Amino acid sequence: MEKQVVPLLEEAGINCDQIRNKKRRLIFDSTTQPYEFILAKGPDVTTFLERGAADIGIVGSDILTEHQSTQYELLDLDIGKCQFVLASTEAFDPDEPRRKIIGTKYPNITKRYFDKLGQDVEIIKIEGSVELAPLTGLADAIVDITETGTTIRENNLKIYDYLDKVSTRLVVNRMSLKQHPSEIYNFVDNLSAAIQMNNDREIAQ
Ligand SMILES: Nc1ncnc2c1ncn2[C@@H]1O[C@H](COP(=O)(O)OP(=O)(O)OP(=O)(O)O)[C@@H](O)[C@H]1O
Ligand SMILES: O=P(O)(O)OC[C@H]1O[C@H](OP(=O)(O)OP(=O)(O)O)[C@H](O)[C@@H]1O
Repeated sequence: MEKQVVPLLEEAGINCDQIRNKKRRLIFDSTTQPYEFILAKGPDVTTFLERGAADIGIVGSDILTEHQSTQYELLDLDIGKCQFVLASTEAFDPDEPRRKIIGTKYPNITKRYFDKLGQDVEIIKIEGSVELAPLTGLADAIVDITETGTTIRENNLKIYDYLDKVSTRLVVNRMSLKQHPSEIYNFVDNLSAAIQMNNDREIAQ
């Protein structure tokens, strides 16, 4: 996500030289503008915002949905586009009437999905490489995000259902917006114009 967001920030007129040369550093000043940037893990972005340690967050909608975030969403960056799927091996039978075991990084989204289907499932939280779960017998199936489908294909898995679509969003701490409206809206407007230019370029190609 960082690789896709940095060019957009630059297009919006924000100097990202420090981020591009960051090495192991995690926090940066923008030398010419009144911004400070924090590089955090996705699930922590909502925590930084909720606790007021950051004013603005850029994060996947997968994470906002999973954490049932109440942050104020101001922009869809139209990048980081992927989709939740239910996937497993060829042998999986979604209609088999027994309690299934589902592996996922997203236990809440998974529970809500199976609740809607009226199915009680056991959910195992996995931190990454979720595709391993049905291949090793850890789970019957997985709920995970896919973009190109390559990981699913190369691990001989099959998609059984499509859930919500995902993209990168900009969210704002409501208190920060009240305190610094012009700074935040100025940042959002510049980024919004950069996203529009990015989209126009993609259409023209
Ligand atoms: N294959 C993908 N295609 C498109 N977007 C993705 C894909 N994988 C993840 N994302 C989006 O990018 C966000 C961050 O994922 P990213 O891969 O940058 O971090 P990570 O692998 O979860 O953690 P780490 O920072 O340890 O690499 C996800 O929350 C999701 O919104
Ligand atoms: O459809 P594809 O384009 O192949 O992308 C899908 C992969 O990308 C994500 O993993 P990520 O790279 O975030 O690594 P992770 O397994 O550590 O979560 C996701 O969990 C899939 O494994």
